[in-house]
Amino acid sequence: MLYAATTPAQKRRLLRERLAAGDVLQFPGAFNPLSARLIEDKGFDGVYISGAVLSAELGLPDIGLTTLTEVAQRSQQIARMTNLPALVDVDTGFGEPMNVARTVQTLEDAGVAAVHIEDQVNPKRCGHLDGKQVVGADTAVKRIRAAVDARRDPDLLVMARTDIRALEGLGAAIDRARQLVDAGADAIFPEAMADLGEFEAMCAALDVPVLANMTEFGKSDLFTRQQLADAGVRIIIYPVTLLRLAMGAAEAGLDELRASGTQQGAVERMQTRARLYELVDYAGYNAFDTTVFDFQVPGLHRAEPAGE
Ligand SMILES: C[C@](O)(C(=O)O)[C@H](CC(=O)O)C(=O)O
Ligand SMILES: [Mg+2]
Repeated sequence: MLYAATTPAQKRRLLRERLAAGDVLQFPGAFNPLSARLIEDKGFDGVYISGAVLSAELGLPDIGLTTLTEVAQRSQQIARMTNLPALVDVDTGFGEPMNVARTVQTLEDAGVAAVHIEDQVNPKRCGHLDGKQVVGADTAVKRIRAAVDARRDPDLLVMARTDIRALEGLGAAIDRARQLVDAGADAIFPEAMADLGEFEAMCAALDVPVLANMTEFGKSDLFTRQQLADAGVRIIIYPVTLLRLAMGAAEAGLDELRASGTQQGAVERMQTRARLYELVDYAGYNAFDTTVFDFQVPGLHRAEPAGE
């Protein structure tokens, strides 16, 4: 009932333990708290909270317009609904190193397990677009040091993202990643890697977990979990995948409704009422109050409270 039973501290610990064990973790992007429930139900390892998705949901481009307050609120709403660890995209950390420190503490309070902070200049842009710019190593390092020093839970995972590959090549990306690890980063997100060989080289050069961003319509091919695992990658994100799937389905459904005057033909592709109620755990609320769920829904079973 209500929120997930697992505490933020337990989720952070779990993430650390799984990474230490060398597991390869898949984090689809949750576009809302309900989709986080679905990700958990399907057996994934964590949820990703994407800046691109948060902006898009608000009808905005991903150019650093969202605020810390908005990101923290959405992160809390998503993180508390799942037992899985959440990794959140905090872009450039919302300002100077002091702001990065506040960002980390705020996200810690929101209950996330990990944050990633990137080395782009403001205004930032999607890492798979051309025309990006990055800050110098000094500033990038200061951001990570500020983040690491600010966390109060040592298990909060601070991941550094570098966007330098697209500007200066793989060698520069490896150098930058090493500097960020020296500054205290627990993991590295090398953005816009060109191929599997680049992931392999990056993973071989570092002794911290490396993330692969499998965003569609971007600069990296969509490699399988096994291909990335063989290259040494430990966390794979699918940041916008669920939003793109949902919006694709929504658009097709709207076209059909507009053309035929009814949504009847689309009903079989919809999530049923029973499945929705299962995900929001209607039955679980009956343990608290048996009048919450005293109706019949085809395909949904009403759990009788204990003792009846
Ligand atoms: C990972 C990312 O930072 C995000 O906000 O989800 C984006 C994803 C995208 O725009 O496809 C990115 O910069 O890669
Ligand atoms: Mg982003």
